[in-house]
Amino acid sequence: MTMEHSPVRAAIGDDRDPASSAEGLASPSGGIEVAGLSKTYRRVVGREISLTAALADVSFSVAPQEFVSVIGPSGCGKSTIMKILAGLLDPTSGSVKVSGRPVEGPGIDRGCVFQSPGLMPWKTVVDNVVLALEFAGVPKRERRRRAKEYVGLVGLDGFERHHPGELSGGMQQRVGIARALAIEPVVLLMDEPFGALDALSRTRMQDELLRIWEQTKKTVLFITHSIEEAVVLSDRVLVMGNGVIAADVPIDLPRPRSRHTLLADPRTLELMRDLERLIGHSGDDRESEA
Ligand SMILES: Nc1ncnc2c1ncn2[C@@H]1O[C@H](COP(=O)(O)OP(=O)(O)OP(=O)(O)O)[C@@H](O)[C@H]1O
Repeated sequence: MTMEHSPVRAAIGDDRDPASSAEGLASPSGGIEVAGLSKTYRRVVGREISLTAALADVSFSVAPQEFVSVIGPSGCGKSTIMKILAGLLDPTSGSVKVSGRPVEGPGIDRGCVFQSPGLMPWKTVVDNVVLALEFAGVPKRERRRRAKEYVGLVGLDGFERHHPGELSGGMQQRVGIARALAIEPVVLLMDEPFGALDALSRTRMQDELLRIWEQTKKTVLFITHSIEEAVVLSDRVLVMGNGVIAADVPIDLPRPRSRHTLLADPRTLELMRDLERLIGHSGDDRESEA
């Protein structure tokens, strides 16, 4: 890994960081601010209009380099927040800012990782990442080198020329993470990235993400249905229910972390029990997978 393109350097705001513009400097690079956010979906069904209030006056902030998870029952509005932050969906009211700038559409200051990595099956691992760099406007001469660097960071050295169909689900998700990191965003938005993985791959990926986060120190907003996953990974957990934030729980566990050590710590179990209780009281009786 070259110093010139080290992810660590990118995370602290180097000259390629789009949030380092004069306007961006007004607020710390990578901070997220969500204020009074509401979203009502409107669907026309025949002659009827159906309205679903997915978010109702949601406010929270995420500090630069903080890892915050959002947990809550199915349908409580988690993905809606993520889509608005990614610039893929307009809110009904309220504001979202990243690095002090209003989100007005997708941008290379935010890297997104979803449950399905959506890789191009006919392209190799490296070429999938190169494609994202091309869309992000990275100069051609730099794309391949940077793609290889991030494929290495997620532990896929030696698999650069494989096609997605030749990889396990966990390895494909690593490519998705490499692709999001390679554009060197200040913020990572992760919507149930490990939701489709088997239990063993999921726990491995949690350890990998802990390692990658320690190395890159991105601001991360992470959606999960798993209480254990939220506690192991996060600095703070937001508990959602019925379109509102019902609780904001600091995770006071030491870093650097490993799952193995954390799960032997009584404080981890205490936090998991607290979250379970809070989710139970979060005002939504729809079934939770947590
Ligand atoms: N495009 C849409 N049109 C109409 N209603 C929608 C749309 N997208 C989501 N909704 C509704 O908005 C509410 C919140 O959905 P959202 O996907 O944000 O929840 P979620 O907490 O992410 O759920 P899950 O955990 O199951 O992914 C749900 O009632 C859902 O049915």
